[in-house]
Amino acid sequence: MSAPGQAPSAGYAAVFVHEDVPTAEVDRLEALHRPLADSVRDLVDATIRTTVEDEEVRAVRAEVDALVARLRARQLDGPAGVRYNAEGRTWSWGNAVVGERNAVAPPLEVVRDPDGLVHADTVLGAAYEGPPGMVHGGVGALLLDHVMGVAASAHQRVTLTGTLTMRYVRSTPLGPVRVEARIEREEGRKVFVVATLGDPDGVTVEADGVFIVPRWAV
Ligand SMILES: CCCCCCCC(=O)SCCNC(=O)CCNC(=O)[C@H](O)C(C)(C)COP(=O)(O)OP(=O)(O)OC[C@H]1O[C@@H](n2cnc3c(N)ncnc32)[C@H](O)[C@@H]1OP(=O)(O)O
Repeated sequence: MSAPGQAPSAGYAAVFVHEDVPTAEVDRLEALHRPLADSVRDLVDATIRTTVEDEEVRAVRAEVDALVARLRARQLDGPAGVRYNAEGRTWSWGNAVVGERNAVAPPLEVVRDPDGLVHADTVLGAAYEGPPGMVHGGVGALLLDHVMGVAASAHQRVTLTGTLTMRYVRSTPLGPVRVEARIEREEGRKVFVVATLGDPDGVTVEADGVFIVPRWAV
C-alpha cells in the first residue's frame, strides 16, 4: 500500500475506494479502533485458554453478545475494503494480516528497508496453533504471502499472488517469529519473490512466489 504522501498507482481506482477523509482523521480513527482490536485479540486468547467454571463461561458469553449488539448498531454493509484519500494515504482496516481493526490479524507491522528487504516481527500465540505448540502451516503461509506481496508491490504498484511455494524446513514454535522477503527478479509483469519465516533459532519455512501485476493495473 502507498506510504503517506505518495499517490496510489492508477489501477487502484478500479477496485479501491476513494474516500474524501483527511489523513489526520484517518489517523485519529485508527488510533481509536486499534486498542479495541487489541482487546478483542486478548479476548480470543482468553477464550481459548480459560479454565473458569461453566457458569462463568455462560455469563461472559452473554456479556460478549451484548457488546457485539452495541457495535452492530451502526456498521458497514460488507468488508472494510481498501480505501485511499487525495493525499495518497491508504488504509485496509480489515486486512487479515495487518488490518488495524482486525483482531484476527496477528497483527503484523511490515517494514521496508532502503535495500529492498521487507520484514516483519510478531509474536504468535495460542490462536495460531496447528500442531501442538506450533504455528499452523497455513498461518505461516498467510504471513509469508502478505510480506512477499508487500515486497513485490515496491514502487506503489499493485501485485497479486500468482503462485506461492513453501518448504516447511522444521516446525515453527508459537512465540516470536520473523518474516523476511525480497524481490529476486522481474520478467515483464511477473515479480519473483523469495522469503523466509523463522523463529529466534533461524529459518523454519522457505518460500518463493510469483506475484503478477494484473493486466487491469497496467
Ligand atoms: C501491499 C499489499 C500486499 C498484500 C499481499 C496479499 C497478496 C494476496 O493475497 S493477493 C490475493 C490472492 N491472489 C489472487 O487472488 C490472484 C487471482 N488471480 C488473478 O487475479 C489473475 O489470475 C492474475 C492477476 C494473477 C493474472 O491475471 P492477468 O493479469 O490476466 O495475467 P496474464 O496476462 O494471464 O499473465 C501474465 C503473465 O503472468 C503469468 N501468470 C498468470 N497467472 C499466473 C499464476 N497464477 N502463477 C504464475 N504465473 C502466472 C502468465 O503466464 C503470464 O506470463 P508471461 O508474460 O510470461 O506469458
